[in-house]
Amino acid sequence: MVMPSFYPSKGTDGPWVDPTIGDAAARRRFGDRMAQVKATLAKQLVDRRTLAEDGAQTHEMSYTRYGPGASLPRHTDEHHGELKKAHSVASGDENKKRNEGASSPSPSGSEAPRSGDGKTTRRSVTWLVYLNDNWDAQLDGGALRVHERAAPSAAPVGARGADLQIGWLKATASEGELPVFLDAHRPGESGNCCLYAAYADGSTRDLSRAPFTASPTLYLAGGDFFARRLLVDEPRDAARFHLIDSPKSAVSGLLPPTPPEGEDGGERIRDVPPTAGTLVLFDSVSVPHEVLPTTRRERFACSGWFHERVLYS
Ligand SMILES: O=C(O)CCC(=O)C(=O)O
Ligand SMILES: [Fe+2]
Repeated sequence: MVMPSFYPSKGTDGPWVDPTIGDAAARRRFGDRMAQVKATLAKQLVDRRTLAEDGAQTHEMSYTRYGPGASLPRHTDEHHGELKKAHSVASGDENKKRNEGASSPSPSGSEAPRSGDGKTTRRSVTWLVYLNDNWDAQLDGGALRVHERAAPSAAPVGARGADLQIGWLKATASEGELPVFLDAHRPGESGNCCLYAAYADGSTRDLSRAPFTASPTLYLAGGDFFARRLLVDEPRDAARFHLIDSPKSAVSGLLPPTPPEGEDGGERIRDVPPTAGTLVLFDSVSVPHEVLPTTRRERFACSGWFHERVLYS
């Protein structure tokens, strides 16, 4: 009973598709509902051209369980292919670091088809449906902490065709906060990468004077400090620039922890208790998030990712 859009995250037929486990009919109804959500988003979101496709590798779905004490560090669920090429951690593998107590495999560290590694789709929209009755946000911990931008974006976020977002230009007195995308197909003498900011009217402005080689500057831990110096040419832009999420490396742990308002002070935290019946949806590229430690109970969720075709492979 495999939905056309479903493929198992771990390459095995788990409870979602094994009719002998639990209430298979209920799972099928749930899967159909989530497929409807995907179809609705495909119509309503801006420039998500291939989200409507319902073929193989277009919808991941799994169960997750966190035991008491488990947590998941800050991460984003999808990254630019250029970031993944040379850096396994930047590919989402930081999710494998889910802390003590979780017994189920991390969906984000799964065998899911990933862009940048020869796969045909990428995560576009992350969804979560929580399953915990009578969850007490104060006593039970385990909130999903979403690191939103405090200011609304002046232009659509996450992806512009083949180019995925990697950062932000903070708002000024005259200009709203702008998403920054990486174009990895710019012909140039010394590289193929160019950063640009996108505006509400669809226009763009380059932040790099000439195309550069992505490696190793994009993978350097040190976050905004290095990114501002190495990636953005104009000092006025550099002062405004902020990476969505710092690259992780061997030295990340030695750097000061990110404050709640983010490295650039431009973030706002939203804590969502994992209460049964709650549906959470967010862009897989542009929204850093984490799971705060659970205290005393097991935490169960259905999680999934609606995929879009990789346009830049
Ligand atoms: O369970 C949650 O609330 C979020 C899990 C998550 O972020 C992930 O698995 O990538
Ligand atoms: Fe995640």
